[in-house]
Amino acid sequence: MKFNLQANDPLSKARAGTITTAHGEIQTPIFMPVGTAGTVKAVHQRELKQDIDAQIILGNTYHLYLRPGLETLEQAGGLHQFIGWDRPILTDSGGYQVYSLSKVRKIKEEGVTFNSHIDGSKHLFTPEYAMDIQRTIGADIIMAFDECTPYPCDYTYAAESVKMTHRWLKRCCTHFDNTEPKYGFDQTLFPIVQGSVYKDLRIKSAEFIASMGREGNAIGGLSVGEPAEEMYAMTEVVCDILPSDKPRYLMGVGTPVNILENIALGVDMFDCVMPTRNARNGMLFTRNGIINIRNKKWENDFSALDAESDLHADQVTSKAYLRHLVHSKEMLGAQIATLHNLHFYLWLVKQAREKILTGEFYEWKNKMVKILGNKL
Ligand SMILES: CO[C@@H]1O[C@H](CNc2nc3cc4c(=O)[nH]c(N)nc4cc3[nH]2)[C@@H](O)[C@H]1O
Repeated sequence: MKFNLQANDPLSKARAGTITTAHGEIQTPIFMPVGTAGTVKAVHQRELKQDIDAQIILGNTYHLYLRPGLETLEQAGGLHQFIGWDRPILTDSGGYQVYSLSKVRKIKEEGVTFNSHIDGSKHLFTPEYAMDIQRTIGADIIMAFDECTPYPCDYTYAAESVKMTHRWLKRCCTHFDNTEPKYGFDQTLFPIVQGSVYKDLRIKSAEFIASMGREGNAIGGLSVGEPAEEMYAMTEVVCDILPSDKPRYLMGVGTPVNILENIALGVDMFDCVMPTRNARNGMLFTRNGIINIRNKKWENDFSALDAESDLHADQVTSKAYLRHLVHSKEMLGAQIATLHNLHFYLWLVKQAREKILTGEFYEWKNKMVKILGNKL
């Protein structure tokens, strides 16, 4: 994997670059639609490529391991082949999902034992096994097996957890570097900075992660319920330590405003379930603010979702029609709302990239941040 920087914003730490992977290029800053179990819910691969120009999507080790399972994925020739997506894929390592999804789990030095949220079966994820699973899935970028510390958590717990995440990281790197890709194309391992909301722990973790010299670095343990100001403070501390010639990926972030503020702090890659999950509930992100399409005020508003958008669905779908679809829990409602939100998120990061290239990002960002949170 290669990363080359094209521009740094003069008034912030925002930067524009290009990541080159075995499955193509990624222009940063970038948003990565979440496709947990091999599908970005309610959106077809063709739409992802042609309608919203998604450059990279996410898959998830925990979900894909449980269903469809490693045997099917291996026989398919990996996740790209299985789902028919020939652009880059990034997979999260499972640590977070075990902590957020499975009821019963035990974290020990060896790894994490958990019961499947699907059928209750018992499993053990170790750092080594998380690498093997991601080799079998075949994502271009894979994540280290870490512990995403819950929020809030006390300093002692966070300090111990960071040390274990660092020990697990060494095991991930050793195992990953001693195994080969399964499908003939290179994969890249990103380590993950932890440290909860404690500045000294974040500094220690960022310095250790940077010392590993990997091709990209991630920031974890955020977007777990902490106030936005805490998120920004930790991101700033970590971005100032992580090497500037490697992509920085802030996991699980966030709202449109979170994304713009973190781009200004030096983050290049984002993923979040909000545009997809909240779409299914009728929450639409737009360039003028947020629409709750279920609100009665849209019942007889026959204006287009967004007449200025280059997304066909935005031009031909009225607010009243989408309200009817979402209100009646019609599948088409989820499809149009999801496509709209993902198109908006990708439009937003593409605008940010263009403004960084022309040196106008800082002013544009401050203007947008005032608008994007408005309730319409
Ligand atoms: C804002 O949306 C809510 O918040 C969640 C996203 N927030 C989030 N923080 C994360 C942290 C980590 C981490 O430290 N390590 C690894 N390996 N993966 C991670 C994945 C993460 N996702 C959504 O699920 C949603 O509930």
